[in-house]
Amino acid sequence: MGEQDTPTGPQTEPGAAKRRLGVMGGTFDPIHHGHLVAASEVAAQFQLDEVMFVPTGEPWQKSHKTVSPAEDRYLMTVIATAENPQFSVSRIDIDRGGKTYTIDTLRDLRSMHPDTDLFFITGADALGQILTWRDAEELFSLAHFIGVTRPGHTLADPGLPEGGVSLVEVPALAISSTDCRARVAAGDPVWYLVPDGVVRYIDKRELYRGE
Ligand SMILES: Nc1ncnc2c1ncn2[C@@H]1O[C@H](COP(=O)(O)OP(=O)(O)OP(=O)(O)O)[C@@H](O)[C@H]1O
Ligand SMILES: O=C(O)c1ccc[n+]([C@@H]2O[C@H](COP(=O)([O-])O)[C@@H](O)[C@H]2O)c1
Repeated sequence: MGEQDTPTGPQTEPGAAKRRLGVMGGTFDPIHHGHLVAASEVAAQFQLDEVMFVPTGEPWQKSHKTVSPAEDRYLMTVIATAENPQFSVSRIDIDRGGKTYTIDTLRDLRSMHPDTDLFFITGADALGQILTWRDAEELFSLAHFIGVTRPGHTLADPGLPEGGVSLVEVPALAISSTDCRARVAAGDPVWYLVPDGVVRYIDKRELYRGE
């Protein structure tokens, strides 16, 4: 368990407002400003105390793609979020091993943070896939889901439980990790699409060059 996975505050006094923890899962290969703006906007709109970024271990629905080593994706996520006191990064999905299922992420976080309300943040594309996730029907009993707008995708919640999902408009950034990887491979800049430290990390580790 990483240092940042320790419980984030004292137990809630009876009658006191519960802590509100946002959870943003992703492959983050690499993390980009679309992720960061979405998390920041949801934190403000939902009065979250913290947003925890949770890089996937093995993203099973991306098994047909080449995914960078988990440690590289984790470190880029740490670099990108380090300056924001409201943001943290968890290793739980990486350290659990095996394929990553959000049902496990949320069960683990609920037991680590019992007096906390969980808000799972997803882009419109991921929200549209949620019924294909493992134990999809149980997910909504563990966290409130927040679907955010993303250019090129329609934000909707058909088939999802009433009251289980909020749909939120966030500033539109037409950035994807796929496009960032393709730009690096082509020798094009990714400055200002990803945080500066992530540009330097990609360069230092020579990520995406051969793709
Ligand atoms: N530009 C964006 N605006 C809003 N949400 C986003 C944006 N990019 C990613 N997300 C959301 O962030 C979460 C993690 O995304 P992920 O790490 O897969 O990035 P990605 O850009 O979609 O990657 P890839 O292009 O490799 O599929 C998902 O819920 C996704 O919908
Ligand atoms: O639980 C599942 O079966 C499941 C299937 C696909 C994706 N997810 C989660 O959705 C989040 C975004 O995933 P991705 O692959 O779009 O980066 C991340 O937290 C994944 O673990 C979860």
